[in-house]
Amino acid sequence: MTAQRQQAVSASASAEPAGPEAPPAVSLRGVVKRFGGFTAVDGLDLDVPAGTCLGLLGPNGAGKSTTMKLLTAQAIADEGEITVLGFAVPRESKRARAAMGVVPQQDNLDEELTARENLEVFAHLYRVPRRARREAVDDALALAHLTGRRLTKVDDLSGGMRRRLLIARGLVHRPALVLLDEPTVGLDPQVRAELWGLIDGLRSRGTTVLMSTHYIEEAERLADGCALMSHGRVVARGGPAELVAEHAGERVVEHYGPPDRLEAVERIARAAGLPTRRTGPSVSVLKAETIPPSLADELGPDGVRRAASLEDVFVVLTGERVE
Ligand SMILES: Nc1ncnc2c1ncn2[C@@H]1O[C@H](COP(=O)(O)OP(=O)(O)OP(=O)(O)O)[C@@H](O)[C@H]1O
Repeated sequence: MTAQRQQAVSASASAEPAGPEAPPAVSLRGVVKRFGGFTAVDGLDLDVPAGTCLGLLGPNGAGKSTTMKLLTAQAIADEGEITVLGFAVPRESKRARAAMGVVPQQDNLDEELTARENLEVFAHLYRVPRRARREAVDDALALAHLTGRRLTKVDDLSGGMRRRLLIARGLVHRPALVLLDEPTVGLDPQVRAELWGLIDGLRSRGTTVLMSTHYIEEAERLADGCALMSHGRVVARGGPAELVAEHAGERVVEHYGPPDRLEAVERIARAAGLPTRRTGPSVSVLKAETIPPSLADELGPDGVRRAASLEDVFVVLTGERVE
């Protein structure tokens, strides 16, 4: 293991947050992935600093899952360079995979086995030494709040418990890096909140987390940093609050009315250099705190004020919507 690799692995595995000088846990440079004539990942540059949670945020089809698959070498890039925990992928993907945990979007637990047995199988596959296996499995069960259900067959677990077990399975070998592909997709709000608690707990253990999601709220709550992805590229990168401040400002004013009124609002705002977005029957004017009084008069008094959000940023930068 090179010194850089050693640093990447141990920085993410340690309880202390990694310093800015630590090498990134994941690095992609100019990565391209094509399926036939279609380019799913289009020159992607992305770093995930060790010890942080990065949210890869984008609508369906943005290329998030393909990016995850490139990191595990389930898909092979046509161009570019990928490093995971200091290992070059796909060349050293076997070693990279052994050091990371992968939590897939689809539940592929063994339903005939108990929660505990599912984890034991993976502890074995991940080559956790025999003498350390029991403790590793117990730890993963505790982290996922499943100790009391360890002897329950997967078939008899609730949907939320199965999801927690799936995450626990990806953690059983105490990886320095965990890839979570849409961890809460399709789950009800209560189960989602439970999982958020679990994912948040990973960060306090110093684990690096790369999480794809199309839920804005998920990224806002969990991620230290967000990469907004659209059509296979990262279009903006930063902390959720930073991105909102930079691209949408503090406040937004929503104007409702007939189409010609909305067009007039857009025209006036854009002439003044203010970003706008359409939402069904309204036009939102972003960075509203910078609107001078004369322009506010021109826009009219009918606007509804609200705080700017990451969703505003996404729509303004990509023209697409996420939930
Ligand atoms: N094996 C494949 N063959 C052909 N096209 C593919 C393949 N895998 C993905 N794609 C296409 O690549 C694009 C990006 O897909 P990807 O699954 O990475 O998006 P995503 O951002 O993860 O969205 P979702 O949340 O829907 O999974 C989509 O248009 C998809 O149809």
